[in-house]
Amino acid sequence: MGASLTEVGSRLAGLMFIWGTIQQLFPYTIRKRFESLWHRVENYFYPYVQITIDEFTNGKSNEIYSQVNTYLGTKSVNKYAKFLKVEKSKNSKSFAVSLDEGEEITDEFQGAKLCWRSHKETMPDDSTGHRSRRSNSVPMEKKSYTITFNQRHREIVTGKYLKHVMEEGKSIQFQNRKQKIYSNNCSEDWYWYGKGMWRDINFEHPATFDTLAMDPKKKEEIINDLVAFSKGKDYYSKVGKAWKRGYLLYGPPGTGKSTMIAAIANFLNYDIYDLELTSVKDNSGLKKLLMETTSKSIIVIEDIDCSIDLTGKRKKKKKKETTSEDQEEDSDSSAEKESSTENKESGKLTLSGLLNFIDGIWSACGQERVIIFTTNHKDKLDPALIRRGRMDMHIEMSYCKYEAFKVLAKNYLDIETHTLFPQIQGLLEEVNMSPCDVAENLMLKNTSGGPQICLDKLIQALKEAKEKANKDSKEAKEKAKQNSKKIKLFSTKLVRSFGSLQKLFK
Ligand SMILES: Nc1ncnc2c1ncn2[C@@H]1O[C@H](COP(=O)(O)OP(=O)(O)OP(=O)(O)O)[C@@H](O)[C@H]1O
Repeated sequence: MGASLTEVGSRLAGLMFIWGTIQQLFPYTIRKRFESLWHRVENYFYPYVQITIDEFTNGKSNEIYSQVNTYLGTKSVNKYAKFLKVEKSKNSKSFAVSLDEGEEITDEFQGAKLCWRSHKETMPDDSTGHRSRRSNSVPMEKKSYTITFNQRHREIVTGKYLKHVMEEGKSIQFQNRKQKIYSNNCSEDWYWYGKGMWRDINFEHPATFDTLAMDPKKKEEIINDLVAFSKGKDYYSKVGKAWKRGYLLYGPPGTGKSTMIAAIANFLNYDIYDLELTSVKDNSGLKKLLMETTSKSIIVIEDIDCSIDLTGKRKKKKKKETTSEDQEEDSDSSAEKESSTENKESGKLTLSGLLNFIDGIWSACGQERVIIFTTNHKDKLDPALIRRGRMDMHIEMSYCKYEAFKVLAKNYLDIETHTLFPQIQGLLEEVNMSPCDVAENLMLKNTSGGPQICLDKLIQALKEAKEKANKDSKEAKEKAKQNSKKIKLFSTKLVRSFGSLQKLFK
């Protein structure tokens, strides 16, 4: 294609010379006729259109260039281009392949053939002999891509193809970027240096849904829900809802709530914003934090029942102010009103502020966002905070059952079956042990021992837990027996003294 373009170029140069002569010799009307004829001739010899995409425009890096670069990287690998460059940026988890200078690559889209070419131009020296340089951040080399195509495909290219290239490039860049975890628990210096309200580090948690030990049906339900959410752009816009979803993870300590968050983040390839409510001064601080979060992210509030007292005040007030049970149930609107009064009074973080954070008008400042609360005590939370629509899915993380144990055995011991499994299954039906404790017993501390030692250790731990549970329940029963005896004795005494009082007054 390059050779034929050179030939066409020299023919065009000849034609241009003729055109220049015509322009000088002939009057306007004749020139007009020649002009239309010229365009036809031009199109006949060179029916191509060229678009240039520069790396920098007006001194700023051009986002489209970088997306094109990424897109062509995938094409060049597929089409075996000869001269490629490999780069790795700080925020990318994999290498990026791109075309070297002067390399060409062809692409096809909806029947249109396109030729991409990479260019590099060194900026000319200025009069003082120094190389021109617009700013420190702009390199002295000017890089660009040109795309050449037949003009009959102009509409396809400008209307659809370039959009397709940018979307593909953006999506590949998103997949390749390093995930981050952000925390709002920053030192004063951090704010002082204007680094924003969130501090980030790379997120490299290995948890996935494959390694998460839980009931397989429940796991599948969660995965399906996440898939539907991530593909739900059109659906959310059709029903007029902000594109976000809330998950409440509840259950005893060590049942995998934090592990589940990591698995969700890895599944969706989202960043995590770990929101520490105790570091938030007031409602407006919470709003600012929200505004600094990006789309495609998970906002997490762990142990929400312990974070701040968002419930106590309101419940006490409600008891004073309301009498009927129905009113007690109707928590939402009154909670917001009461908490907003509280807010005006004290300028603190309130339940109302948090509710606004989750689904107020400002919560729509980013797209594709997941909000997760975790708690060990679901019953302690204000119903308004976790009602469906705010926390769309309530996920119970429970004690380790046999199916979950099998996942842990595969993770930790690399076994899918063993003669000791039935015994363990029986014990797990009788004993409540968290996946965390089960996992601890399955850790191969001495590699020469093999799985048998770990499984024996687990059986021993389960037996001990069973014994303890039996002992505890016996003690509890005994206590209850004693209590009921005491109550009986007290009530007979009360009846007797009531009888003697009656006699006395008679
Ligand atoms: N369901 C699970 N699947 C796989 N590993 C688990 C699971 N639950 C717990 N673990 C293991 O136990 C450790 C502690 O679990 P995790 O921190 O996720 O529990 P948690 O429910 O968040 O606890 P807490 O309520 O105390 O914060 C994890 O590092 C993980 O290795």
